Amino acid sequence: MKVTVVGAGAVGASCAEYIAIKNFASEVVLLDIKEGYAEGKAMDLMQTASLNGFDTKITGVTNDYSKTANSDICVITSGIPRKPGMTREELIGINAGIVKNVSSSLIEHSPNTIMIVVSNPMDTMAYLVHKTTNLPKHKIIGMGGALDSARFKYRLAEALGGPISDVDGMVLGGHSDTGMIPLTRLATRNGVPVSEFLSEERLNTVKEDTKVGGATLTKLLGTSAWYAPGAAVSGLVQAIACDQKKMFPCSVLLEGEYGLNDISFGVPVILGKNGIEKIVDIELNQAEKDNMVSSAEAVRKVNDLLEL
Ligand SMILES: NC(=O)C1=CN([C@@H]2O[C@H](COP(=O)(O)OP(=O)(O)OC[C@H]3O[C@@H](n4cnc5c(N)ncnc54)[C@H](O)[C@@H]3O)[C@@H](O)[C@H]2O)C=CC1
Ligand SMILES: O=C([O-])CC(=O)C(=O)O
Repeated sequence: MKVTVVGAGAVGASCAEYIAIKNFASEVVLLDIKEGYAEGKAMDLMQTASLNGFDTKITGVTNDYSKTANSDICVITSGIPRKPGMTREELIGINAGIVKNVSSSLIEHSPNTIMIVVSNPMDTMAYLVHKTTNLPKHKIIGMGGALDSARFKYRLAEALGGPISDVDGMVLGGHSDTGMIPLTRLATRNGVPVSEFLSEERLNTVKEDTKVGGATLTKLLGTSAWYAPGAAVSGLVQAIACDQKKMFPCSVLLEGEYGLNDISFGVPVILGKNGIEKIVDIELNQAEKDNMVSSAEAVRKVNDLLEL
């Protein structure tokens, strides 16, 4: 199993580290445009191998796509992150060009790859890859909902005063400060609806804290987060590499599911060796459906800015 991660910055390196620590991939190639940077990150990470007990071979390359040839999975994290006060959508001007070039270079050397898009604004970047490459739709996966759901569970556990392992829940919709839809109605603590434990008001606070999860960290860190994003990507990579058939919310091309068409948007999917093996069309209530529609409208407005 060969995995390429483009962008050896904060998220790319964290993702490579978690993939290696989980020890399921034979090879991870880190690629960056900055001279020597990916080589340095790869060497530093390889020097953790004996300490962390992994056998994954991590190599770094400066913009040499021939070294990424025949990757089973490619992850795109290249591009700029936001600064405090910015939205993810403001990154489109620079990141669209980067994602377009990187995805076509990757496919040139790995025509059968499964691609995971991380760069922001992520739903629009995933849509761009659909529109500008010939990869089939089940092989283009935007990572956002897995991270947002992890943040949702963190906030739920905080409100419940219990361990995160007690909690389950999902966030659908666009990966943006206003577009995320944390499904509080379906969230549970060991199978019991969280509404049995938390007031509507407290659940609303959980919801709002979840939606601004990325912005909150960006304000604290001066740039956006990387540990949970890297871990979330590694979870998707592992589900595909190990054919786990696990369910994650991911941004995928919709063709009628949830009443939406021609948009890459966050919905639950089953991930396995073929990439997206199934889009899970769950029954939502009217308020949730309305939120899906307005979140999708906001993503479409950003998609309209793409020069396709
Ligand atoms: N979808 C999600 O849930 C998340 C998305 N992100 C996004 O991921 C992206 C990366 O974030 P960070 O790693 O924090 O940024 P970073 O600045 O630490 O790393 C980005 C790396 O991309 C490299 N790069 C730029 N242009 C390139 C090109 N053409 N080819 C190869 N490498 C190139 C840069 O040299 C840099 O090392 C941002 O757009 C950020 O908004 C971050 C966290 C979560
Ligand atoms: O907040 C950001 O800009 C980065 C990101 O997508 C996240 O951490 O959710």
